[in-house]
Amino acid sequence: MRRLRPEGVLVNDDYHALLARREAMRLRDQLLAPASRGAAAHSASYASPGPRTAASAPGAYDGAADQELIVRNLGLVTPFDALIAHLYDAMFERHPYLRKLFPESMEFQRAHLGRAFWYLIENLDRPEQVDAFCTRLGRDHRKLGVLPVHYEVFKVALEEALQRYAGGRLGADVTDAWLRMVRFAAAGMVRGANEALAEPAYWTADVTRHERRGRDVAVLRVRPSAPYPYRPGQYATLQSPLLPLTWRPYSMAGAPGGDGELEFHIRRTGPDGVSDALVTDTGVGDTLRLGPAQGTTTLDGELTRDVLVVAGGTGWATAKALLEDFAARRPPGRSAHLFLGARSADDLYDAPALVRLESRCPWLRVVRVLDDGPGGSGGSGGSGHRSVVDAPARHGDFGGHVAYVSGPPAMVTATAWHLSALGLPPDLIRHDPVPDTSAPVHAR
Ligand SMILES: NC(=O)C1=CN([C@@H]2O[C@H](COP(=O)(O)OP(=O)(O)OC[C@H]3O[C@@H](n4cnc5c(N)ncnc54)[C@H](O)[C@@H]3O)[C@@H](O)[C@H]2O)C=CC1
Repeated sequence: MRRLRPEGVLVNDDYHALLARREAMRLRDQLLAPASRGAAAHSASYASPGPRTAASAPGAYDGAADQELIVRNLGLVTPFDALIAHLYDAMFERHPYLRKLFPESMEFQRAHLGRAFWYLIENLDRPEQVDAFCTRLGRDHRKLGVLPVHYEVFKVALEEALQRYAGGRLGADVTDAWLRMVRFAAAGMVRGANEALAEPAYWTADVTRHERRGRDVAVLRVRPSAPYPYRPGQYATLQSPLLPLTWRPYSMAGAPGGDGELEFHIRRTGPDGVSDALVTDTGVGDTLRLGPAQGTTTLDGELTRDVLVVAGGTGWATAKALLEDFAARRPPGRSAHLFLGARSADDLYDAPALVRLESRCPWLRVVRVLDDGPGGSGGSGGSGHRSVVDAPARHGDFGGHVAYVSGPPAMVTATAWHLSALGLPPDLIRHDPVPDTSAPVHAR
């Protein structure tokens, strides 16, 4: 690696971070001591690792009531950009050392938090679902060095931001609903973190292969320092030492193999991001960090149907994992269809692997859809309608299939729409959450 920056100094050498850690342990001990539960009842739900407290149990939380209050007053706090800017300002004013736990640019973090707020608000009437989401998030946040005390800090900062931003216009009942929502989410996150204590907060992984495939794409293989459990179709966040504190998600391209190595497909979408560092400035022997596997877009429980996979660009990574898994566990008689979209034939960057899969899987039908092919969406005179998103409609009847979609967010959304129009029910159209902004999920 060439542009290496020191990274240990960011947290380990920070005296205040050390103090915060000790403070967190003190707070945690205090919260876990039975005598203090009453006194700290309102924070207890952040830290309690064992059985759920009444405050944190999904069944005990009237999320629908809070949802109604929050939604009715959303106009006062949306768009969230200003609220979130105030929130981080308030947090860093009170606790300057926390700034060092975040990357230099807060842009991605702010967008991420905005999406999290939207998710919570939209799903608050289904506390079980929110709780499951938050426990997964809490497990993942261990890699960032997030401690239980930080959730309390976050809640205080949110309260201050709501006050600064919406001030007198926001009733106390609405502010309380926001705080209850965040407290409920934090309780799930702390539980998720505690339940994951037996696994590493993150894995280190040595790059064993780095192949440039065309101008912007690289295929990487990495060997994690400890066994890395995942299910095909899941993704992991990666961190390059060139950009400490910045993590970006990529799918594991392939089912877990005997050698324990993982494959990632990375497209560089612009300068200076994680993808740029991984494509341009990373080589064999470099060490990356890997967050725990995430995502629920897997084949589990879906082996009773034929499978339809629609993938675009490096979304092929997810498709490859799902199809390898299907090949390994396919019940007799079941088949799969893959529609793979690319800008041009040169952008089919993993063509030999696809040909190998095709030749050993007679039950797999593959349709390649090129933007610059005949009638393609990018071809001369292309009107945008002959692309991978509506290719299934042109190739048969996929009723009764379970569909998996991966690729650029706009492609995923459009494909899901076309599949619905073909009559596939929503629960049989599977994909990772698509951000409601123009920022890609697997961003720079
Ligand atoms: N690297 C990874 O492991 C994974 C990446 N992804 C996502 O896949 C995307 C891949 O991007 P690229 O390889 O650059 O894809 P790309 O820009 O090369 O496009 C690939 C295909 O998607 C179609 N497409 C692109 N934009 C579209 C739109 N607005 N509407 C309809 N169809 C559209 C194109 O026609 C093409 O067939 C990224 O956004 C990434 O977030 C998804 C899963 C895994």
